[in-house]
Amino acid sequence: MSHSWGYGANDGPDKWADGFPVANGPRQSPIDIVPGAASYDAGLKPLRLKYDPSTSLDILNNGHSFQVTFADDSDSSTLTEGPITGIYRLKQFHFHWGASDDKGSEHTVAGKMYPAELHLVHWNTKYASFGEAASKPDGLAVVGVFLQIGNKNESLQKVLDKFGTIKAKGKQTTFAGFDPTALLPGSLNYWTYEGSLTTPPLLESVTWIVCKEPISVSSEQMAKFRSLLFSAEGEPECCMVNNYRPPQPLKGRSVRASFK
Ligand SMILES: CCCCNCC(=O)NCCc1ccc(S(N)(=O)=O)cc1
Ligand SMILES: [Zn+2]
Repeated sequence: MSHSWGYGANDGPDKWADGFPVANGPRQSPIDIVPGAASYDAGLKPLRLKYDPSTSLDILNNGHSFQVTFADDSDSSTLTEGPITGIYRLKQFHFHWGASDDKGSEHTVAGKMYPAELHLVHWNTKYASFGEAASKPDGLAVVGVFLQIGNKNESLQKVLDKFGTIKAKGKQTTFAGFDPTALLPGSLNYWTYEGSLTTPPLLESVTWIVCKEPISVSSEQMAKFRSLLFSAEGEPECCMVNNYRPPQPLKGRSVRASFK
C-alpha cells in the first residue's frame, strides 16, 4: 500500500494511515480554519514572493494532480518574510479540486469548501534540496490560494491550454515563461499554522500560509480541470476529480492571522 495511494474508496485518505502512520500525527494538514478562533499576530510580516518566470520548466500529470515545476538551483523564485525566517525556493505549484463546484479545496474556512485550491510549494534553502527539506520540521512552506467561481481567469487559462498534452498520468510537456505571481490574489492577507504535506508521505514539515482572498475561476475552467485523468494511457479512463484530503484534527495547534 505504501507506494500506491489515491483518492478512491480503496486507496483514499481514510486508508493512508496503513502505509503512512504519520497520517494520525500531531500536525497534519489540511485543517478547517475558523477565522474567529485565529489570533491576530502583529509580529507577522507581509509575504514577500519574488518569482522569475524564466524558472518555469514543465507541466506534468503525476497521477494525483498536475504540477508546474520550477528550476530551483538558484534563488530566482523565492518566498521570504511572512511567518518564516530565511529564504525558501519555489519548487512547484499544483491544485486540488472536486467533481462539482461545491467541493474541492483541502483547507476549509468555517466549514466552507471552495471548488479548488492552489498550492505553491517552497523549500528552505538552509537544507541542500527539496527532498532533504521535506523531512525537516521547518523544511517547507506552502502558500495556499482558494479558487472561487466567477470570471474566467486569464492567467490560469495559460495553464489549462496545456491540458490536451498532459491528459493521462505520466504525461509531461514544456511550460516556459510562466509567472505564478499572476495566480495570486490582490490581497496577501493570510492565516498561518504548522502542518504537513496533504498527500503521502504526509511529512510534518510544512509551514502553511493560506491566503484569505480567493482568486477567480469560471465554471467552464473548472470543467477543464475535471477533464484530466488519474489513469495512464492504455488503462481504463478515471477522471481526475476529488483529489483533496479532508480537514484533519487541530490537536491543540494555534492558527495565526496576519490581519485584523
Ligand atoms: C519522484 C520523486 C519525488 C520525491 N518526492 C517526495 C515527496 O516528498 N513528495 C511530496 C510532494 C508534495 C506532496 C504534497 C504537497 S501539498 N499538497 O501538501 O502542497 C506538496 C508536495
Ligand atoms: Zn497540494
